[in-house]
Amino acid sequence: MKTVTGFASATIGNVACGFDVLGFAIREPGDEVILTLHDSEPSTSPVSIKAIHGDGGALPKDPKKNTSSFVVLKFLEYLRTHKDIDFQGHIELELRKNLPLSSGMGSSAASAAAALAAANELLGSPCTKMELVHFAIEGERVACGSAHADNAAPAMLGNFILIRSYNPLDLVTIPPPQHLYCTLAHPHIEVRTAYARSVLPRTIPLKTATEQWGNVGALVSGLLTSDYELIGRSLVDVVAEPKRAPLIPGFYDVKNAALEAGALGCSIAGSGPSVFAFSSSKETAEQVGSAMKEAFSTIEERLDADIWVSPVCHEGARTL
Ligand SMILES: Nc1ncnc2c1ncn2[C@@H]1O[C@H](COP(=O)(O)OP(=O)(O)O)[C@@H](O)[C@H]1O
Ligand SMILES: N[C@@H](CCOP(=O)(O)O)C(=O)O
Repeated sequence: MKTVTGFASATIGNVACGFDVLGFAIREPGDEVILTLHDSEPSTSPVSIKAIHGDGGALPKDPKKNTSSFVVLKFLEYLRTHKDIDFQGHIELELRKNLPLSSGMGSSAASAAAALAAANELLGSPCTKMELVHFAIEGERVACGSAHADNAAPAMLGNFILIRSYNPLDLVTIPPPQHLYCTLAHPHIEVRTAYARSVLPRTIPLKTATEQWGNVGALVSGLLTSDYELIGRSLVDVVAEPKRAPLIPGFYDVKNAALEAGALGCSIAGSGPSVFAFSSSKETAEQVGSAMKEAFSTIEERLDADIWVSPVCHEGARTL
């Protein structure tokens, strides 16, 4: 019997203008997945879920429906078809769900990436992280019906990840500027990613697209050259933010509070309801966090919000 624990942290998809093509990882919080390898072959599935902690009973225990176990099944299938490794044992999975569900913090992707880091080590590291990313992305289809990569890829690889192409998958790693800090505010409500995607337009006017890709290009340039002012000017989303802002009570109050407290820029984290801001120092990022929390608490709905301040995580999913 062998046991390995995997960890993967929260990620923020889109980064304002990069809908489905840009995301980054923060250092914490994150999900933990404990895998135990048994020699005996199971009667039904090679992977079973023994326990899930911290989800209030909300997550599926069917191995094909939970992202953490689903991606391990995909990984085992890949080992058989591409590496000539025919796994005969049984993997028991325990999930410590530390990330809030449907939060805009890449919760489903964190479970998947943590499980893959553990499974790979458990079986002697037959795959590279770049191979594992493919399975983590497939896990997102199980979670919300869309295999978007802007959470799964940074959860697995760390840093900022730009998805240049989905087919074939072409990922570009962008290391963060040294003094860049993220403030993440999670108000205590849920917004399902599948729903937040359904409110988006199927087509956008050329003028809107032009504005959006100008900002994506400039944001990437700002990150690569540590041009904090340019990063701030480029955190503009004219595609998803206007449609999703109504799903987050007080979004514009929170955004204005963050900017007034000195943030470089502020937008919706992933599909919301969390809101993120960038700052060029830890001190400012902490002040921004207090301002965002205060703003959520003074709107009509009086929402409580958790705040995290973190640099971008370089490491991605790992074993503990
Ligand atoms: N391990 C998991 N963690 C989070 N959600 C999961 C997991 N496995 C399956 N799901 C399903 O994914 C959906 C939540 O996904 P989504 O709305 O994208 O939330 P998030 O933004 O937190 O990833 C829920 O229907 C949930 O049941
Ligand atoms: N690009 C996706 C990101 C969803 O992130 P999540 O953390 O809310 O799952 C989208 O905008 O739909």
